[in-house]
Amino acid sequence: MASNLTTDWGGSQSPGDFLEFWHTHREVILVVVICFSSTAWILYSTLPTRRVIKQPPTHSVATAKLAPTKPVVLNTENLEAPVEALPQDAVAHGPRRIKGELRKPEATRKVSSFEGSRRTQVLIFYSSLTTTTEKIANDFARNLSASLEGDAERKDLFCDPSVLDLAQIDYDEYFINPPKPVDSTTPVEYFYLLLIPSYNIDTINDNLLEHLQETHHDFRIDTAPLSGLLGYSVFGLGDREGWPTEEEGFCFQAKEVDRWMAKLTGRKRAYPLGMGDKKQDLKNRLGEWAEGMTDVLKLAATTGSLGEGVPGSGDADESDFEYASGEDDDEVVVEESATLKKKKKNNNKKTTNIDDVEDLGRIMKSNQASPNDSKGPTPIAIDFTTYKKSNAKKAVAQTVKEMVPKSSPTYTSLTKQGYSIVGSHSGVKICRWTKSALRGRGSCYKYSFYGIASHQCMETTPSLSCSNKCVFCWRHGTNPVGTTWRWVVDPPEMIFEGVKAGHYQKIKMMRGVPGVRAERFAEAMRIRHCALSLVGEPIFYPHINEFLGMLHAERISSFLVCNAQHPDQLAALKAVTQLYVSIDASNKESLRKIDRPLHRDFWERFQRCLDILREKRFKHRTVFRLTLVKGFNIEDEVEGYADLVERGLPCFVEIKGVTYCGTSTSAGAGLSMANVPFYAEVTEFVTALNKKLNERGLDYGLAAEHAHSCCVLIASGRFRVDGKWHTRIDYTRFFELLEERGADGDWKPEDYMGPETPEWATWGKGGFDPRDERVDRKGRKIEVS
Ligand SMILES: Cc1cc2nc3c(=O)[nH]c(=O)nc-3n(C[C@H](O)[C@H](O)[C@H](O)COP(=O)(O)O)c2cc1C
Ligand code: SF4
Repeated sequence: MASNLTTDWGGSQSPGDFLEFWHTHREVILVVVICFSSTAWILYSTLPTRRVIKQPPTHSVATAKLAPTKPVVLNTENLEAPVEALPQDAVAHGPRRIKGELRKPEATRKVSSFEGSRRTQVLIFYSSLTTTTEKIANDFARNLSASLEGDAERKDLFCDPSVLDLAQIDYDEYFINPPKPVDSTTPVEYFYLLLIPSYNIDTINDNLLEHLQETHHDFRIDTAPLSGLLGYSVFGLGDREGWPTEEEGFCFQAKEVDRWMAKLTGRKRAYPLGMGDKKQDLKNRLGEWAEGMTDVLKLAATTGSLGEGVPGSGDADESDFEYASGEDDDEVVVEESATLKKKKKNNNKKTTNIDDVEDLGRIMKSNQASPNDSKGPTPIAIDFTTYKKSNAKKAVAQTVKEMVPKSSPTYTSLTKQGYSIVGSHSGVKICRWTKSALRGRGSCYKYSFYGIASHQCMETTPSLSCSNKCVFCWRHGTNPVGTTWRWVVDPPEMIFEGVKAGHYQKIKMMRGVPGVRAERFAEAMRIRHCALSLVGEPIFYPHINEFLGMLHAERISSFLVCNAQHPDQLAALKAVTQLYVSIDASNKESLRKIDRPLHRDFWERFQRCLDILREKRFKHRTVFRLTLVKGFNIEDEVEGYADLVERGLPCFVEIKGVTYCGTSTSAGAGLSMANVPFYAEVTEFVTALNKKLNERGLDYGLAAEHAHSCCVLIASGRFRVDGKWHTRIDYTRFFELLEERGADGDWKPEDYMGPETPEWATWGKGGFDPRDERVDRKGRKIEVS
């Protein structure tokens, strides 16, 4: 007889009833069971997890070597249970478990208040086999203590730095979460410094790297569990004798540690990776790194922030524009064909070429057509003073206005593109080459040709306004235009200080960027060159000579580019290191089409400028800058360009292909990728031009090239010594001449001619500095052939 079963689904049931119930409700039961188990698993897996095992060494913090100053006191009670407290088999065989809480990314956490008694604890970690790094770490801590002690304003913000030997500590206590301070009433923020010598044999470094990597990949903890740190920085020691380059292993482990720490801290790199060669430059490199790092440390301790540009405290907003805003200072670009097609369609109805004054009016109207449309084109400021008397009155009334007021769309547009606007009419911006050189990825062609170190170059203009609207200029549509100065004039001192501050601020924003090296970063904090060729026309600024004088007084070289539309200002120009004139076409019609000048007498102005340049050629290093645009100014124009060269007799002719820029905001001038010449086409043109010049008995030759920038340099025979080109500049000599003889002084460009052009930069060699790493636009490495 079947026994009756009492079940909790109610009543007395027989097994038959049970089966029947099961068949009827099994789906529901299964769903309930599945839901229950999933919930239980989720709850289990989100409970605070605990890491309990780790590969050796398993010394507790108590055994760590501490600085000979005051030892760091860490509250080991607050730390998780020691390994011994757990069953032995779990330690030996169980899965790796994680201790510590789940942390939200830094960005989502509330920023702590930095008022009150919060303090910063610097922990200096090191590894060392042959004691060099150990000694450095201890000296470093002593010096840091002394430096903080001597800083009355900040000393209360710091605990004494502590030194920790990576062979003695338990990584779990430092590299999963920041340690917890002893005194919970005084919040402490940790700042990690890691001094890492590289070893291509098994050392404690491998354990550390493995630990950092595992922690990052451990799915049970946040990928950036150290984001609670105030910041970190790594310094590597190596030996170039055995490992000459980074590719061959120089400081490779410091690079790795830096990379993993960036991930674990959510990119809290406070200062770029420093690297020193034990046998050569260790002292200098370490000194630079320590100095810069200490400044950042003090800033971070005072403000609780790593400063602009470092994630968690603001971003370098211009990075989005890295490639959108042209390659270099005076780059010219064409826009993406899709955008272009749209614009072309629109332009069928309203051409933007300025053929006469009516066109100007038409453009004004079209720009004003939809005043409420914020996405519409920026209104173009046009000065009519050279056209109609009645408008002259308007201009007088406008003289007190600012060129780029803060409230203007132009200001918004330029700052969005990464410019810092200084005063009311000047701007500064760091170019992509400056960023590239900071990361050891190559300098612009001006390094190959003239020895300009891109990471020490400031790109600026004291006049954001221009008198042309060149079809290929990526800035037009955003920058103001005019034929005469009719705005408030800012004093040169204010502009000079402002642009330097703006430049340095932008360099500092690169501090946390991967790949930036401490050595170049430190060098970049000393401007050596100034490219006066950003948006606008620098010689338009009424105090340009005073501004140049200020640059030179600080031994900053000046490369000034002008548009050949201001002969009076050009004639009055005092000493510059290198003087450029843009030559965008070889004849009047072509120039009108391509530069779209606002001056009616543009061609006469242009020719006068060439004559002035001819006169100046024994005083300044004069340069013609040609930008080749297929379909606009290449075909059948070789002869015409040769005429211009013959007229101006410049020291150099730089020929550059227009550059493609996928997201340019250029106002739609009917250009597309088809207008971008291939390098082979540029070299073909250059060879033809050089031949023409030689046929006319002019002593010019193909001197240098930078294939990456699609740029070639033709030089006058004046810069050829014993059959070798000397296109580079002796900057020191330039400043000596200036100081000896004044800005009107009597000297020739040959007097500050530099050393021989490096072999790799000469014609036929490509022009890429072999010391740099070559990468494509996405940062992928390219083999140099
Ligand atoms: C066995 C051995 C392997 C090394 N491997 C590298 C290496 O791969 N890359 C490098 O840059 N330096 C390498 N070095 C140089 C050391 O990193 C350098 O001497 C460092 O200053 C040593 O620091 P320490 O005295 O604190 O151990 C190596 C040195 C030794 C003895
Ligand atoms: S000269 Fe200076 S501003 Fe111009 S591209 Fe080179 S680094 Fe940039």
